[in-house]
Amino acid sequence: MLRAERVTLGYGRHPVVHDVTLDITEGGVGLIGESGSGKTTLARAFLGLLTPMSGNIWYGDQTLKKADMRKFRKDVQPVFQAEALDPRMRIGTSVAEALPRSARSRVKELLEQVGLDPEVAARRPHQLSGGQRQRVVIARALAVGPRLLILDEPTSALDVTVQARILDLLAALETERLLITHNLAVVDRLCRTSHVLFAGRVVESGPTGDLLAKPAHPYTRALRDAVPKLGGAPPEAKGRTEAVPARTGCAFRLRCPLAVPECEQPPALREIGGGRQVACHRAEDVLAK
Ligand SMILES: Nc1ncnc2c1ncn2[C@@H]1O[C@H](COP(=O)(O)OP(=O)(O)OP(=O)(O)O)[C@@H](O)[C@H]1O
Repeated sequence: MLRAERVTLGYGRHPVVHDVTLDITEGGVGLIGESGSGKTTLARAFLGLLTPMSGNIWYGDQTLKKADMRKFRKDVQPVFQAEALDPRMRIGTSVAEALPRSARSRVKELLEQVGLDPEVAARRPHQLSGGQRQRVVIARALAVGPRLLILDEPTSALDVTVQARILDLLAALETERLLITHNLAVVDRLCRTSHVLFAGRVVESGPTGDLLAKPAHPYTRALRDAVPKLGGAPPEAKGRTEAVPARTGCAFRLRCPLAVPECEQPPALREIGGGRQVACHRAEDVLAK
């Protein structure tokens, strides 16, 4: 339904996302990457909130520039962080506001759909737990019956058990999703396909399970290996984790334990079979490890 085609995005004249091509396919799509890698910027472009410096966002067979934005806003809804709820507004009013005028009686039904007792409608956000507030935000996004939800770190502010219940709720929805996170367990649960961003470029894409089980890019591997395991030794930081992205060649090379002189040339994103793509000269060596 949505596709970024060779999209470069930035603020002012400064590009922060470079030449990204990415389809929102069925079964959930994850965008993974560290802080500042450009995930939110890309999500804003998919929501039509940021115009590409070059390239296009396609909505069906039309670019967003030419699309019927009323229809688009009904089809594609963001799920913001729970902090975005108006603190003065009662929950019921907040959800009703997101519904079309003719459907305002559906507040109770929507609250139930996201697993909330309709009685919370009378409360204000501070009288709810973090998990309940996140459910309200999801109810608001579902109000117009969207086909796609764009979720930016929907569970990062929640503790693990509450997080798991919100993930269950999202997994049970029929709505498609683009999910932005630095949490690999979240994409593993909710996204059939994932894209790893580093310094504003896609460095690896593919089926989430395969990509996490056998990363082909050293950055994906570093992300995966940085997840602490219960009862295991604390993860070791490999390479120079503090180094800023290189401005020439492969952006990851200053942090990469496998970097060779060839990495001074920028690697192209290439197919490696199994629906996977990677931008790394050493991908075969990474896979062989
Ligand atoms: N409004 C803005 N004006 C100027 N630069 C911005 C703006 N918003 C983001 N940036 C810059 O764009 C780059 C990408 O930011 P973005 O928020 O997309 O990253 P992110 O991967 O979503 O990070 P995080 O996980 O911390 O939210 C960063 O270098 C950031 O400083």
